[in-house]
Amino acid sequence: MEKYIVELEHITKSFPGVLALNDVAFNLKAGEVLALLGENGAGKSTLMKILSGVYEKDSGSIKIFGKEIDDMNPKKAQELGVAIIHQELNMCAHLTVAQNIFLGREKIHSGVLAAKKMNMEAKKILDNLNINIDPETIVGDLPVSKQQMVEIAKALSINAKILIMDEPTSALTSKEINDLFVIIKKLRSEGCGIVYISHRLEELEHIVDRVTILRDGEYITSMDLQETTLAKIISHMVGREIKEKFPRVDCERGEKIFEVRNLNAGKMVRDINIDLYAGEIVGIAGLMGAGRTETTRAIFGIDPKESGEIILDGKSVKVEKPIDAIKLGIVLAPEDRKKDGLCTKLSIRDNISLPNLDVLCNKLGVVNKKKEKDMTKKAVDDLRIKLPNSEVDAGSLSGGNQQKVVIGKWLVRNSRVVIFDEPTRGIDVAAKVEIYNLMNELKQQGIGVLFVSSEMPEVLGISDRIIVMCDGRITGELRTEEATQDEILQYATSFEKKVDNGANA
Ligand SMILES: Nc1ncnc2c1ncn2[C@@H]1O[C@H](COP(=O)(O)OP(=O)(O)OP(=O)(O)O)[C@@H](O)[C@H]1O
Repeated sequence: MEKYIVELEHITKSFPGVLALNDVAFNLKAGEVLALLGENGAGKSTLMKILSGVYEKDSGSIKIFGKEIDDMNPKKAQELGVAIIHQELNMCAHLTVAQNIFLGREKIHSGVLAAKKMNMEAKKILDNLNINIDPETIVGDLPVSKQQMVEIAKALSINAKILIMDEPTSALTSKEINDLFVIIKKLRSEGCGIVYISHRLEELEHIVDRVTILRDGEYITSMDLQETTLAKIISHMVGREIKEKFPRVDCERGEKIFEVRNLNAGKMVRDINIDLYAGEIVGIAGLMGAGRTETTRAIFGIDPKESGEIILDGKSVKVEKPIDAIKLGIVLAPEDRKKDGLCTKLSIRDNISLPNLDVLCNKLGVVNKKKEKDMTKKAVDDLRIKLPNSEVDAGSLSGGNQQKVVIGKWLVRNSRVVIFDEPTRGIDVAAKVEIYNLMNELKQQGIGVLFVSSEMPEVLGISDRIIVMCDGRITGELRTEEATQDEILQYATSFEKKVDNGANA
């Protein structure tokens, strides 16, 4: 019989109005990488939070290394060797790497902090993982990818034998993903059991041994990756087959809607020129740090522009603040939903109505409740946002459903140009298709769609034209039918301006 290091049985957990997990079973072996899969809101994070003591189960049993644990809490989980790296990183940005690694377990010598000792030990752990980070660096100064590595080091410093990673690659570049995979393989060979949660199904074949699938809070199945196919996995996750991963609609290219002329804003937005026509989707590709997000922020008026012009429907317009952009119908769904896209402590209704108060209020500034209710319902229905009711805090939704709220609030107003920055980050395979369909609908309605994405298949699958950025500049522009991944990558790593003349014809 297989020896499991984790055995969860009959786990049930509800939140007000939601049965998040219903009689779920789960197990994990030593030395395996198990992918925990399911659509947004399926219950993956909740199950792993129960295993790591963050949430208390309503009922069911937890066995770790064969021993039943009834009163699991984060401290106990840590003592048992369970470590979790959450979807949204939980580091103290103002502390150093070593201080974060030893947070709550500081080494003390003669009543004072043994900083030197902690730095040395942190260095040893980082070296052991081939992670090149100085333990005295302030965590907030590190890029997200490196912070992720520090989280792993922290997990290992407690001798984790059961390591849970919730969407670890969503903010990493492909090189960093490879580095992470090397670390995961090393941990696996040392006997660590790893639970890997990801919506990037193409990653599975590189590191995963087995998959467990949840749907709507229920256990569906577990199988060895070797014995199944991606199509089967998706149909178990979604409950149906997904025919087209990148649905495309063909539209005639219409009038020029939007122009960005010679835009400069800080170091990462240099001389940007973009044309956007009705009936097309323009993708902005590039590596992490190429200046794509900064460009969208400058266009939307979050960051000040040094020079340049924005032209909407042939007229030069002033966008100095986001409210100017919103009033003109130029809207942005930002990359970091928790920080910039949502008020997590406000209800979904509030989040949707906040940027639309100009439409919802009468002359006296009083919100028309019926209009507000209809608007919320439309956003929830159009995007199939999974929620108990629209009065719950936006922060209580699963990651993917939060992302849908961010997008939904813009789609209920008459926008002229919609800019999406990494719209499908953390979004499940079926919801991705819904978002692509939405972009296609906007395209058919003659609305300009600009979208930044680090996922090459998505850029190639959905855009009509691709702009490539590198080091704050546009280095290439391609028609999608002629573009290849290699070509995009070449532009993404080149510092010379090369524009395909045919693209703007
Ligand atoms: N703290 C909470 N309060 C209320 N409801 C919650 C809370 N945490 C999770 N839920 C609900 O429980 C359900 C399962 O959410 P969970 O985050 O576990 O899903 P998930 O499978 O991890 O999704 P995703 O892939 O989008 O991260 C969802 O309906 C979610 O809204």
